Amino acid sequence: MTDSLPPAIAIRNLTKVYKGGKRALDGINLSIPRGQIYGLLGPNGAGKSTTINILAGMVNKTEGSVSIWGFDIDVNPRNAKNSIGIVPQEIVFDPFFTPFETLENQAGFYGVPKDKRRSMELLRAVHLEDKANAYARTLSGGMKRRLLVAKAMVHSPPILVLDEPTAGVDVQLRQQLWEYVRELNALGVTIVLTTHYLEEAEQLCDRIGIINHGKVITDKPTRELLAMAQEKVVQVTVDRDVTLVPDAPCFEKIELTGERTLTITYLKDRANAGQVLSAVQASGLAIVDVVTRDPDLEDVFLNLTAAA
Ligand SMILES: Nc1ncnc2c1ncn2[C@@H]1O[C@H](COP(=O)(O)OP(=O)(O)OP(=O)(O)O)[C@@H](O)[C@H]1O
Repeated sequence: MTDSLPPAIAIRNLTKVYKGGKRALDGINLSIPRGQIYGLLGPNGAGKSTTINILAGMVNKTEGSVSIWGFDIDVNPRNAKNSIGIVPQEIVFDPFFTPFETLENQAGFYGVPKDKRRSMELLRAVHLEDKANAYARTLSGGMKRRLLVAKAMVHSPPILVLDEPTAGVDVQLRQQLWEYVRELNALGVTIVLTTHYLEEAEQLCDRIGIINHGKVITDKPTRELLAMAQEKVVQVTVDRDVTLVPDAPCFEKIELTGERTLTITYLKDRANAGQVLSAVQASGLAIVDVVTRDPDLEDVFLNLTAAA
């Protein structure tokens, strides 16, 4: 259906060299599909904020091209800007405006006519309607962050970008924020987010790009990325204290993690849980309990970023 349309965001050969010579982005290529929740991940200093700040028009690129909703940021900067809402990492507000005024001012800045503004609706969506007329400086950190999300949506952009939106926000508010992000996505808004919470990215994102040292090291649907994880772990409780840790060719690693508990790692393309358990039994131990753990995004992330 959307195949003939350009991607929500197309980044080609994007390079950023800061003054002083730091090469923060080194020729990245990314195509972020319309309608998805896309996670941009990477260790500290990888270049995530630089990428987002270029999308936001806050940092100038050195080389390469960027299109937002089909608009090249050099050729059509105004349309590109109108197609995207950005929630920055830093919380910056004029503390003397109320949340309602903050949204009205932002709508004015984007030229949204008075009868098309939806400041109260947005405040309701981020659970801040009772703070509509409080001073922004009296809001808690989590409330300010939610106000930033509402502020990014005043011009109803088809793409919402959130840079570390849940840093410093407690679990309950994080869940509320993600709920709102999911609602927006269900209404057709393409979401791009960076986060350090890999578990959240795993649950929330349809697709994940990982950057490291200014280069894209992977860009895949989340389920494909998870399938890349080779290591599986099985924890076996046996019927007596282990004096000699068994060994077998199908074990990648075996550790004694309790007097009667063995934690065994195996590679899923070389062995299966049945072989691992048989090898334990063959060593003369009887198994009384088994717990398996599936690899998660954290395993994949650590493997990929450690290699670079
Ligand atoms: N204004 C700047 N001037 C010089 N170097 C910069 C500037 N901003 C960022 N850098 C450097 O560019 C690199 C990429 O930084 P960036 O903030 O994009 O990383 P990040 O992936 O967002 O990291 P984090 O997860 O810590 O926010 C880092 O080495 C950083 O020190």
